[in-house]
Amino acid sequence: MNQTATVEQVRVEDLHKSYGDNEVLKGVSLSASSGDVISIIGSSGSGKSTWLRCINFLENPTSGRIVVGGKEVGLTRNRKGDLVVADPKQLQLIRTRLSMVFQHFNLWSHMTVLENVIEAPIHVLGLPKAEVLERAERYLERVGVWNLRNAYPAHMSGGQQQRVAIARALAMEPSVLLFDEPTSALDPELVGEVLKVMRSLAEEGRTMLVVTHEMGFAREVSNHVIFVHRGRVEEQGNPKEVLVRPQSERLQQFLSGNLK
Ligand SMILES: Nc1ncnc2c1ncn2[C@@H]1O[C@H](COP(=O)(O)OP(=O)(O)OP(=O)(O)O)[C@@H](O)[C@H]1O
Repeated sequence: MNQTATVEQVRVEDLHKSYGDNEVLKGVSLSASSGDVISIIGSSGSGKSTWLRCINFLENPTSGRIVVGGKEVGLTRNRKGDLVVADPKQLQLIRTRLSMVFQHFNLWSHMTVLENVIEAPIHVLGLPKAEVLERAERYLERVGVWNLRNAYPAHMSGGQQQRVAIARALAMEPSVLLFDEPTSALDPELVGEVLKVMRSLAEEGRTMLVVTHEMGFAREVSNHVIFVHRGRVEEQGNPKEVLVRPQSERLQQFLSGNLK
């Protein structure tokens, strides 16, 4: 992966996740160091989003280990038998370090853009409002929606809303940005503006895990691609190799649009 990156930000080992009898993840692993941009690709229903959501415990894994910022997450079992973070303070730290951008933006509709961005740094991180406002304006400018800071989400395009959601994630100053199919809910003409922001974040060395159907992004921007099939990592590696000369038949089928 990234030659200059030696600090591991997050590691997942042998992660399993079942919903009842449906085993959605069957032992998946990854490691991301500073500056890595990892794209997770695969057919619909292969377990990509579940994997991402297990990494910051929006979903509770059934088994496996997760190491965040060099510290193994202490886990305990809940009544359903899934693993949950034992210490609420560690869960909060994980959510701070791993900030997620969702497919459907998930902005608070009753808040302005600026209010959306400052909410978590003030109430979760407990930072002073003046500092957070300065931070929020900087990141809104960074993603090109500073002029919309007093607007409400309903009055904005999907591309603008997603860029606000990216600014909101950046305002937590996380060590890793998690993107869960960030362009899938957008009209085709709006996809480019969000990909452009993501590309520039990658270029400035941010660590990113990206579940995506955008093969151009996976090929050109990421330094590692993971192909998931039915809850297993089928093939992974350098995007130029994995996407241009796929070894497995399933990945070849997926890339040619023929994988069922
Ligand atoms: N909360 C849930 N309860 C039960 N089953 C779930 C839940 N979330 C996901 N699943 C199932 O897990 C499987 C994997 O879903 P997941 O959303 O992770 O796939 P995906 O690869 O991200 O697909 P897509 O590209 O369509 O988003 C699917 O069969 C889905 O129905």
